[in-house]
Amino acid sequence: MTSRRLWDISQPVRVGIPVWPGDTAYGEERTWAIGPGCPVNVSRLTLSSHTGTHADAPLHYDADGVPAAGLDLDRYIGPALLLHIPPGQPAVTVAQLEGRVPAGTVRLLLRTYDRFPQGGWRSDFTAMDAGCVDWLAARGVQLIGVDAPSLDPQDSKTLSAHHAVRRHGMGILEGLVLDDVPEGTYELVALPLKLATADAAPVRAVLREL
Ligand SMILES: Nc1ccccc1C(=O)C[C@H](N)C(=O)O
Ligand SMILES: [Zn+2]
Ligand SMILES: [Zn+2]
Repeated sequence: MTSRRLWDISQPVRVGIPVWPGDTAYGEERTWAIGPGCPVNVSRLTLSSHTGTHADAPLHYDADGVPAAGLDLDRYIGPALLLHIPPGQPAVTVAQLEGRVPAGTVRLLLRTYDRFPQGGWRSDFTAMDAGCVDWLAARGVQLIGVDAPSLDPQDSKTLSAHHAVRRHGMGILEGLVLDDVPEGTYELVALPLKLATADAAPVRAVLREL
């Protein structure tokens, strides 16, 4: 039985992982260490809810929104279409998607980096126009996944793309690493941690050939 190829599209969460300016740096502290009288290593992890590859919950952009534990898991498992967007654009536009998103596409992943900036924070990431979110919702898309750290520009005060997602009740994955994955349709698995009251949650995201 031939095994279907699996792509790990998650950032390695490590000390020094680039985070949103001003956000919590990732930290790891050994609270128990293997040694005489201690059979285990245990760590204390310090991280932002938006560290690395993660799922936003509506609570992130809506004070009355559901937290991570309330996310509909169906959104994060199932067929997903991956499209490549030419790098260096300020925002993804409908023109770049027209004719490329078959009606009934439920999960859409967009690669906007040529190479994911693992080495340091980049504020010039490709965001998404709110009109693009509306257009995708009209085609039946229920989950938008991006390699960028946000759907809105870093200096956005309106979060227009996030609020378009809210209006349409869509899901969001951010911080995906899509560098080596060809365009196409895959099985996505990217389940958010069941954080009871948090506004986002880390995911281990993978794509598997169908
Ligand atoms: N840490 C932050 C602090 C303030 C404002 C945004 C962030 C973000 O991380 C962006 C987030 N990933 C987003 O969902 O757009
Ligand atoms: Zn986020
Ligand atoms: Zn977001």
